[in-house]
Amino acid sequence: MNHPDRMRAAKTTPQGAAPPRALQVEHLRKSYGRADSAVPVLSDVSFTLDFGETMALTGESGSGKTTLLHLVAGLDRPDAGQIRLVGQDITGLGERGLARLRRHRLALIFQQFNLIPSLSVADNLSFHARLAGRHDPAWIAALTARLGLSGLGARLPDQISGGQRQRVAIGRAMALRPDLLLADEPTGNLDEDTAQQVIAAMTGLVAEIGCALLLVTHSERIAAQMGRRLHLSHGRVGPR
Ligand SMILES: Nc1ncnc2c1ncn2[C@@H]1O[C@H](COP(=O)(O)OP(=O)(O)OP(=O)(O)O)[C@@H](O)[C@H]1O
Repeated sequence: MNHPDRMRAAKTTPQGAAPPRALQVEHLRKSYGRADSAVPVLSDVSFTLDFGETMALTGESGSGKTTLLHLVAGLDRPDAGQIRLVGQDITGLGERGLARLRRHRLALIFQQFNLIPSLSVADNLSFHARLAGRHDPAWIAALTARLGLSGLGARLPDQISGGQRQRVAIGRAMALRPDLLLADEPTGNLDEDTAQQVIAAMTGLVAEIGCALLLVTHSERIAAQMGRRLHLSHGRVGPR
């Protein structure tokens, strides 16, 4: 949903009914392994995220941050609980429904950038939008300029810096104007200054598009720049 669509959706919501949240997670549970030897990772996790909000997901190594992100992205399935994306419960969707959702509503950014090595910067930027049938050349051009990637379009990913690679990944994600952006340690491979530039680019675009951002980080400095924080501890949302 783009910004004007969201405004329309809010206006057409029946009087008195609250417009849907970007993300609503209720009583989520997830264990790994077989029933007799299952290791619980998430015991009872609930939270909401509104459009335009940014949230840091923190917690010790192994506390379940990536697990939670993958559940929200529909890349894995919970044992119990609900995940509503713009009001739609995704936990009951089949593979095709989940793939459609990932293509149209969600965007993911990873620590390892995950660009396609054989494609140019320009083709990487437009790749997901083309797949989704939502290629908008004017928006891609604006993103390219905003992300400081002008003049790099013909290069391959291994011909640009790590910070530039992550900015390509941000552009590729934002080309879709997602409702929810999920980022797993997006600056984990970058030095502090470059990390700051990447975070500034990401949060600027999140504010412009009006989507929600859930960002896994080990960095206190970056967590402090998000509007809210969700700290995972012993399978639950807990105090730091
Ligand atoms: N596919 C899997 N099979 C079995 N156990 C798993 C699987 N994936 C994750 N785990 C376990 O679940 C727990 C949570 O892992 P997860 O990757 O979500 O943690 P994390 O908070 O993201 O950690 P880190 O900060 O180190 O990246 C860990 O104990 C991990 O070993």
